[in-house]
Amino acid sequence: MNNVSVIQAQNLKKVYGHKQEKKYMALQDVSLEVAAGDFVGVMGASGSGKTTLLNMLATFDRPTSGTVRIAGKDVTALKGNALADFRAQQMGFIFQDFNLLDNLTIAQNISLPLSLQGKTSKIKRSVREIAESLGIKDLLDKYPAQLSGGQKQRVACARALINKPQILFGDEPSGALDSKAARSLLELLQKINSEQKTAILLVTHDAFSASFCRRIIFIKDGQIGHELVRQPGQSRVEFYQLILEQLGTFEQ
Ligand SMILES: Nc1ncnc2c1ncn2[C@@H]1O[C@H](COP(=O)(O)OP(=O)(O)OP(=O)(O)O)[C@@H](O)[C@H]1O
Repeated sequence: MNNVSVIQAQNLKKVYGHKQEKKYMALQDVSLEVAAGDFVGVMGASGSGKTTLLNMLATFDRPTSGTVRIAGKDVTALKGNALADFRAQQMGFIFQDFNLLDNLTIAQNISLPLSLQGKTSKIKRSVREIAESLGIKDLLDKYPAQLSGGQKQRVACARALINKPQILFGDEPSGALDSKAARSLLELLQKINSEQKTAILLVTHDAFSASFCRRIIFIKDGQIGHELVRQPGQSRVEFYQLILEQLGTFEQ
């Protein structure tokens, strides 16, 4: 990991509710930095603002005020094609429900970001490389309906990583998986993070998933509360225990 920030968010505020509607402040003055190559978890009770924060950082929604820089670029100032291009080149996304397209093959699903950008000459080689490194080479000619949940999420990871993004965002990516497939996905994310140096930001309410991260940010009522950092030499299980303790004190 180096010291360059892949995410710099400053004074983010998000107020929901249009003109006549009741206003709700889901984020109040949140600032955070994620260093290149870091692996960060965002935790908090239901309704605390985790998804709202992710949506601001991942450019799915705009903050009411404040700025978000991704790889040094102020994404709150980007719009239309410029935003779509920047997102396609610098960011990857994985979601709880995989978001694969059912009528495309696995190879076509994985290559979608390249096809949309017109990078057709790179497709075959890039798909083969990423499928090999994620252990899904034998699935390329199948369709999503023929895959298990764990396999689908690996395919979603391959699609998210095909452009070699600086940051991978995950919103409860193991939420729909059984415990074995969840562990396998989290081990894969850890491998991607350590070998490819892709920064990962994971929103989760689950301490097991969070224990694979290096650093956990806890949100409460739209504000950042405590942070936990896994110390060198600390085992994942020890870190898991600490997260559980923190959740206990935090939710009282
Ligand atoms: N589009 C919206 N309009 C109005 N209020 C919203 C909207 N989206 C979220 N909220 C409110 O903002 C608060 C934060 O929601 P958010 O989805 O970010 O929480 P969360 O921590 O991700 O919760 P969960 O773990 O249940 O998914 C909640 O009180 C929610 O009801």
